Amino acid sequence: MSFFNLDRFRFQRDNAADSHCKSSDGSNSDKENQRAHQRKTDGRCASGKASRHALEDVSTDDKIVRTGKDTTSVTKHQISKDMEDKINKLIEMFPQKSKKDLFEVVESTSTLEGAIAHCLMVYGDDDSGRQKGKARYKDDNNQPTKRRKIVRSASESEDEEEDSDDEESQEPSRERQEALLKKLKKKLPDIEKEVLRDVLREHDWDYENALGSLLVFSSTGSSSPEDQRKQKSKSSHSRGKKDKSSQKPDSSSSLSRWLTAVPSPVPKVSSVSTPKTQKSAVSKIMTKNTSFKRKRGDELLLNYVSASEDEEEIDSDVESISDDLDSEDEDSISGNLKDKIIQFLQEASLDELALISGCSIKKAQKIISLRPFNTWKDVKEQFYKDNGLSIELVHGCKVVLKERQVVRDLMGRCEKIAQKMTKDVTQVIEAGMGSIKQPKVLNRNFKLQPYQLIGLKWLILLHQHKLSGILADEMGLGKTIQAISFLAHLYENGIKGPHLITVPSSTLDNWVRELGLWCPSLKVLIYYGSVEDRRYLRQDILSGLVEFNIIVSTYNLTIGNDHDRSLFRKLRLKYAVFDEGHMLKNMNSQRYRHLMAINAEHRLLLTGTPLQNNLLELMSLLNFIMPSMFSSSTSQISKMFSTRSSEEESSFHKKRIAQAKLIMKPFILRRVKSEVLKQLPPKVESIEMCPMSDAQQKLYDKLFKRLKTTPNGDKRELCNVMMQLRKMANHPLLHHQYYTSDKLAAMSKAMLKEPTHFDADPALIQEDMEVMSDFELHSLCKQYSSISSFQLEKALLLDSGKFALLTKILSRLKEKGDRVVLFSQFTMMLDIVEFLLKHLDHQFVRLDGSTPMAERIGLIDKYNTNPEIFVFLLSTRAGGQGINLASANTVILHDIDCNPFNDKQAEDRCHRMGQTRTVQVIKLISRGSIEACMLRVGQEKLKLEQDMTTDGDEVGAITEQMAELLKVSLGL
Ligand SMILES: Nc1ncnc2c1ncn2[C@@H]1O[C@H](COP(=O)(O)OP(=O)(O)OP(=O)(O)O)[C@@H](O)[C@H]1O
Repeated sequence: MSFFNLDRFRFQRDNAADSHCKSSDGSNSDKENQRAHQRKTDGRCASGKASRHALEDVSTDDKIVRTGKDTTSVTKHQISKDMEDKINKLIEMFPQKSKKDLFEVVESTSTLEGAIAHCLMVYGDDDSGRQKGKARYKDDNNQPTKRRKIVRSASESEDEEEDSDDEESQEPSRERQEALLKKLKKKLPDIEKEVLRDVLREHDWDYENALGSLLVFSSTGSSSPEDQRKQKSKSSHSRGKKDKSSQKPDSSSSLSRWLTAVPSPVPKVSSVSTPKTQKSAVSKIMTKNTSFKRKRGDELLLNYVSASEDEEEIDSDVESISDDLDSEDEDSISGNLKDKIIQFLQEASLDELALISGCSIKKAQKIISLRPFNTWKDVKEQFYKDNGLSIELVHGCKVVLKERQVVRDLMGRCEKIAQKMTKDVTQVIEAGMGSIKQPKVLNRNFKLQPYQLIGLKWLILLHQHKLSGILADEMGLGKTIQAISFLAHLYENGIKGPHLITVPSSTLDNWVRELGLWCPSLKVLIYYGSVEDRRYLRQDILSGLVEFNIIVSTYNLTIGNDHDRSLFRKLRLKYAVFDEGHMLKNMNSQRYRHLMAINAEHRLLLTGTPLQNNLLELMSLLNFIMPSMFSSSTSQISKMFSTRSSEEESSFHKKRIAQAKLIMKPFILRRVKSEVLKQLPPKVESIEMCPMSDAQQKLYDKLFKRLKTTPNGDKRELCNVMMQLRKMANHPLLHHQYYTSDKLAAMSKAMLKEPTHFDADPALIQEDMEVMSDFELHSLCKQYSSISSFQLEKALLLDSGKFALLTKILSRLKEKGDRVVLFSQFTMMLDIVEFLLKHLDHQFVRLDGSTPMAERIGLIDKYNTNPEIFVFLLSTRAGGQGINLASANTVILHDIDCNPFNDKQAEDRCHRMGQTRTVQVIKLISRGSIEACMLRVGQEKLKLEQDMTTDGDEVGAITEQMAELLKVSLGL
């Protein structure tokens, strides 16, 4: 039991809150279940039974037959062709499920996408870790059979939804955070609290996920021991190579080029020249094509091109491989496959050979040294010889060849789509820009920019081809407005909804306002509120009492609890739009799985930073929007795109980039400001290296010395070290040193004078105080009169190198009439900055994860409209994305993020449409500190466009590299 029931300190109510949550949740669930069940039984029983019966009649084979003849027989049994196609596709993807089950899924969802998403949610699959969902859900309408978590995650916690307002980080209330932290700290007492906080935050405050991640922290996250072993050997290899090669920038992967430029040739792909007339941004994305060798040149159906159709298209030699690939017996490998293997062993690069399971770089080098392999006999002799190679590796080649084939299949399908889209775009361009009209239903006072009209047209084309997409324009180019215009276009054309727009909570009000301003005809329903409010809302929605075209909700509440999730599975949505769609970059996250299950015909992702880290993340986004296209290939894609190249600028690496470009080309539209918003003033970045204050430097050195001698090497410990150094580099009061044990003993005794603590045990009070930082203790002293004399002196509060510089910078900026947005990673740091601003008499407002939703837009408006307010203080997590602060022209990053893309998002709150002045970005870095290392790593990341984040273990990956760096800088 802790003794300070204060907002910012220790907490007492976690157990009580949990038990309350459980009981109220349980009883509500039961009632809701009964009603849902009743509705389901009433509404669907008759037709469901008839259709099920029909299916049982017709499908006794493994698959429902596809031929025209059989289709007739199916039609006779009243299953539509559409339904049959969907079921067949599902059978391909989920062969372990009975047709009956799959039929029910198809029947309860409106689209193939929805059905696949549902299946992925309910059944998972065997290769991407999604089977985690398996045990959790019974079916679409029934309640989950899963156990209730002991500590409920923020996204599941109904009681805290009103408080948990930081969707982008899914942050629950401060109290809840502390309770989760405390619990995690108990499990992992050696890890620094701030590290645990970061890990929890990265896992959306999901205790179990965070714990899991921490426990496997030093592993790669691979599912099988084999994978882990392989990954280990790869990472150790790449570490070995890091200094020489892997950290060098790879120009071919620059983000904007990656998204817009022409793919370089890939194997078995031949280039087709681009029509010279196509010069617009859209054509840049979609025109230049490559095409597979074709056996027949006829245009195939654009949508849902089946694998069997593709197989006809792909070279027969490649085609024939797949049958043989399943054979484990070397003697049974067909001649054709043997030829392929020989060719692979003969021609593959080091990286490609390293893709073979069990093939280390050393072995790959050995294979290369044993070349040439001309005959199967050569292979057998060399692989049996005492060369450290085994015939297992030859079998491994089969798997690699099969994986390549899957990726080629996919590329082939994407290629066809891209060709079709290109044709349409060409027509639009030939007809001239004037042919693209802004929807009449849009507010006539507003005019879309030309590039926005192109974006609108692109969305319309996707829609016409029944495709989903990612609008990835750079931050501030008006993705919101383009999405609204598109929904307005649909409205005008009779598609009036229902649509769902899911957004981070900090942008909810902005969306509602923009919808009202730009298209007042669209009826908007805000799905937000307490558990009780949402229950009424659900009832109204489901019973048709409320009229709407669009529901706007937040990431937390769309999938907040079983009832919310059930609502969005039941609603047959036309479009589901996801703002800040990069939040879906991790296909193994719970959020991803839940949102996948939303029943929408089309999905549209909006993101300014679609490719923050690696190709795999992008594949995650693509899989989200087009599961029918990608979900059967995710494991192969993952493998193809997650391995790092050991040879910089290798042809293998370039090939992969080219392949990824080809795959994503039809589904992503990205324009950058420098291309389309030429009148926007520039953004100028400066890095201010701040010397630490004398006292701070001494403390930092002392800490550094102590940490250096701590016996470690363990990554987890190194992360602790990093966090401790970061805190000291920012402000000494983030640590605990001025409040000595003697002082705390005296304070604990004094606390007994407080009516709230008169019967407490001072030893326990002191125990609680021991884990607080100096600033927390100082704030405590301000709170309780009995210990107010223990408050720290002003000089100590102001004593940091960054504050000294900040004081000067702020006064200079104020004089010039500039306005400032200041970001920090640490909310406690913001508390101390607040103190500085008050001391300097600067007016400010503040927004962080604990700012109530209802107050956010008001704060933003207040700042944007009142020039007297000099500074806007924001936490990078809560205020870093989605909001418009173009009235400020200076961004100060008090402390930088581990992921530079988060900083980029933050900078662009000011650098966006509407900005009239040059935007100055100032990064404060404590000289000679760990922050300088972070900056270096961040710059590498931006250059490489590929950071250490891997799917499922972002924090682990980031910290891994940081830890490496730190190790070097500590001389360990
Ligand atoms: N055609 C237009 N006319 C007037 N204002 C516009 C237009 N397009 C966009 N804006 C304004 O520009 C600002 C940025 O637009 P918006 O928020 O849609 O950008 P975004 O691309 O979604 O940014 P982010 O990625 O940061 O969320 C908004 O204030 C918006 O109202």
